[in-house]
Amino acid sequence: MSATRTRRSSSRGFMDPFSDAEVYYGPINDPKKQSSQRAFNRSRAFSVFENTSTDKKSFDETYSLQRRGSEDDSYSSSKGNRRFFIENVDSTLEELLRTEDTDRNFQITVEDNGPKVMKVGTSNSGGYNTINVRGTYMLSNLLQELTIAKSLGRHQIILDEARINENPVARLSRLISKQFWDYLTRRIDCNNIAKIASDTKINTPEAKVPRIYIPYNCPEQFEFYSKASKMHPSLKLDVQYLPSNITPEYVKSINDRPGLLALAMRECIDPETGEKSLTSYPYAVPGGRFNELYGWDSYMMALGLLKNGKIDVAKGMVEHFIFEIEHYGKILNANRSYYLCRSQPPFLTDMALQIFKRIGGENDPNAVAFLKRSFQAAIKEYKTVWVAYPRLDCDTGLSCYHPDGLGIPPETESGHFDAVLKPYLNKYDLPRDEFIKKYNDGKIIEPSLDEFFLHDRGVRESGHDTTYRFEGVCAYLATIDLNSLLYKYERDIADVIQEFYADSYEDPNDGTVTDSAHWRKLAERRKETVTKYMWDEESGFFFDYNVHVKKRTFYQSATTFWSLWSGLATDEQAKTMVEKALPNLEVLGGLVSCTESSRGEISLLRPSRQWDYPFGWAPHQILAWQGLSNYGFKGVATRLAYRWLFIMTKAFVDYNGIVVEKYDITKGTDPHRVVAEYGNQGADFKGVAREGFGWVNSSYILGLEYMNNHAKRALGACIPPVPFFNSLKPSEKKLYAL
Ligand SMILES: OC[C@H]1O[C@H](O[C@H]2O[C@H](CO)[C@@H](O)[C@H](O)[C@H]2O)[C@H](O)[C@@H](O)[C@@H]1O
Ligand SMILES: [Ca+2]
Repeated sequence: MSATRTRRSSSRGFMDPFSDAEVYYGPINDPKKQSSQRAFNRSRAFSVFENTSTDKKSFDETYSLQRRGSEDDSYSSSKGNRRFFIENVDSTLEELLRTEDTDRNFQITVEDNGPKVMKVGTSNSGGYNTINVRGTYMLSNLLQELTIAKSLGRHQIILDEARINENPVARLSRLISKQFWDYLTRRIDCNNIAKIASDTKINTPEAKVPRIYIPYNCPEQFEFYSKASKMHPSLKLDVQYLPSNITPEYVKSINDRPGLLALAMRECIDPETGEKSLTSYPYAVPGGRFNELYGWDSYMMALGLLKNGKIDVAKGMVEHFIFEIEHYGKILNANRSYYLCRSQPPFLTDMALQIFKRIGGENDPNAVAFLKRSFQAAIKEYKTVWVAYPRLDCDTGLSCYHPDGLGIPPETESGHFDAVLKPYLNKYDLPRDEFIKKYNDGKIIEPSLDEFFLHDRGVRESGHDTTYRFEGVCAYLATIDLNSLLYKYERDIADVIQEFYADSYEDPNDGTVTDSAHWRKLAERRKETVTKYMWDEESGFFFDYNVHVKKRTFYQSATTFWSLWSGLATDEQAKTMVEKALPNLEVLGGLVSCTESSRGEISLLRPSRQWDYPFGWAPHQILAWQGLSNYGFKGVATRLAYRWLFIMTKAFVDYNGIVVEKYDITKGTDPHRVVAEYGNQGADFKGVAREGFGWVNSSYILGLEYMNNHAKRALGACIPPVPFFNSLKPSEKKLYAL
C-alpha cells in the first residue's frame, strides 16, 4: 500500500502510525476505551519505512549506517508492523528518564550515558512480552511520544514502532507541516488576549499587567477588548488608546507600561450571541516563547506555510502588515509598544505576490483585490518609511536602517549593555539601573551614548541584532541587504502597476500618479548606485557603504547574496560572487553569516555576536538558495541546502528532536549549542520540542525541494556533506556543482 493513499483510522481497523498526535492519541486508539484487546492487536499494513523511498535499503547497505532497530524478542515475523503496549504512560516516562536522561535535562541526547536500551511490552501480548527499544534516536522519540500522550491525558497507549523509528527526514518534515506550524499559530480572541498581551521581556511592575494599545481611530477594537476585559476581570487586561501622533518621546514614555499593539480584525457574527463582533486574522510567531507578530520572520515563515498549505496563516500576516502600515506607519519589528519606532527588513511585495498566486491569481477578483490592497500599503511603506527621513541618504539615494527612538532599548536581556555602560557608571558613580533611569529621563546627557543607541536601534531594525558589522555604525550604513530589498520592491511595484492598474497608479495617500516606467527607472538607478558604491570586483562582494564618512566598508556578509535574490546583481557579478565570495562563506553547514576575518578576534571584552561567524541563520540560507537558482546556480544552491539540512537533521536526531533559531554551522557535533548573547531559542524544552523555530522550519521544507531521493536518504542517515559529496558519481556531482 502506498504511504500517500488515504489511511483509515477506526477502532475496527488500523491507526495510521503517522497521524496527528490528537488523532493518534485520541479516544479511537485508546486501549482503555476499546471493548476488547483485539482492536489494537491487529497489525496494520504499513511498513516501518513506508514513508521513505523503496530504495532506502540499498543506500543503507552501501553506507552501512542504518540506525540500530529494536531486537525482536517475540514476533520477528511481523517486522515492520510492530506495536508497543504502554500500560502505564506515567511510570514508563519516569523509568525512561531515570535510566536514560543521565544529565537530567528532560531530553535524551547523545550526551546521556544511559544503557541506551529499554524493554517495552508488545501490544500482541498485552504488554507481557517485551522488545528492546535501542539507541538515542528511538529512545528520544519514545520520550517525545510519551510526553505528548501524557499531555493529551492518556494513561495507556498503543504505539507503533514505526512512529519512533521513522526516517528522521520524514519525521521532521511531518512534524513541521502537521504540528509545529499549529503550535506557532496565534488567533487572538477575547479569551486568550490577556495571555497574548502579557510581556516576557520587560521587568517592571506595570509590565506584569497584560495590556493592549489600540490605534486612536479603531473604536470597534477598543470596545471589543474592553468587553473582553470585563468578561474576565481576574485577568486585569488593561485596554488603552494610542495617541494619533506617535512620537519617539511618547514611545519612550510608555516603556515601563508595555503592551501588545492591536492587529487587523474583521467583522463576523458571534456564533453564541448571533450579534456582530470582530475576529482576528491568524498569524505565526517566530518561536514558542513569542506571542507577537514579527516583521521579517513572518515573510520567512510564510514561504514554508505556503508550501505546507497553511495559506490562511500566511495571508493573515499580510492583512496585519497592511493594518500596521495604516495605523502605525510601518511594518513593525513586532507588535509591542516598545517596537513602535522601528521596522525590520521589508518583504511585503514578494510576500503578497506569493500568496496572490496561491489564492487564485489574476483570475480571481478577490485575489486581485488582496494584491492591490497589499501593494497600496507597500507603496506607502516604501515612500514614507524607507525612502524618507531619517532612513534615506539624500546624497546617494540609498537607504539605511535608521529608525527613530530614544533611550536604551528596554526589551534586551538585562546586562546586555554592561560593557558599553561601564565607563559611564564609573564616571557618574551610579549603579546600572539608576544610571539607566537618569539617562532615559534626560537627566544625564551623554552624546556618545546617544550615538551608540542610534546605531543599536538600527541594528535591531536590520533584524541582525547583533553583529560587529553594525556595532556603532549601523544607522550610517547603506546596506546591501536593505537596498536589494528596495530594488525588489521597485521592480515588483512596476510589474503590478503595469498589470493590474493599466499602467497608471494614482496614490490615494499623496495623490501622485506613476506608471511602471517610473518605478523601473527607480530600480535601475538604485542598481547603478549600489554597483558604484558597494560592488567590489576583486573580492566578489557587495559591501555596505558608509554614507556618513562616504566610504565603502569591508565586512564580508552572507547578505551579499540578497542581491541575487532581488535580481539586482548582473550575471557577471553573480558569477564573480560565486567564484570569489562564496568560498569564504561556505562552511560545513551552509552559508555562514560572515567571514571569521571580518568578525575579528573574540575575547572576554569582545564576546561573540549571534549574527556573526560561526553562526548560520535560516533567512540567509533561504534567500541565497533562491538567489543562486535565479541566476542559474541551482547546483550551488543544492550543495548549500544539503549542508544546512544535514546540520538540522543531525541536531534533530542526536538532540531529542531539537530545532533551534540558529546553529553553529562550523561544527557537526552539537551545532545547536550557541554561546552568544541570549543563547538559543528553541533549545529549552522538556521531553518534546513542540514548535521548532519558525524560519528554521521553513528552511527545512524549502531546502528539501532541492533534494532528490538519494540526498534525502543520505540526510536520513545523517551522512555529513563531505563524505556524501565524495561518494557521488561524476554525473551526480554536477547536481551539486562539484
Ligand atoms: O529582545 C532582543 C531582540 O529580539 C529580537 O531579535 C531576534 O529575534 C527576532 C525574532 O525571531 C528576529 O527577527 C531577529 O532577527 C533576532 O535577532 C527582536 O527582533 C529585537 O528587536 C530585540 O531587540
Ligand atoms: Ca539528557
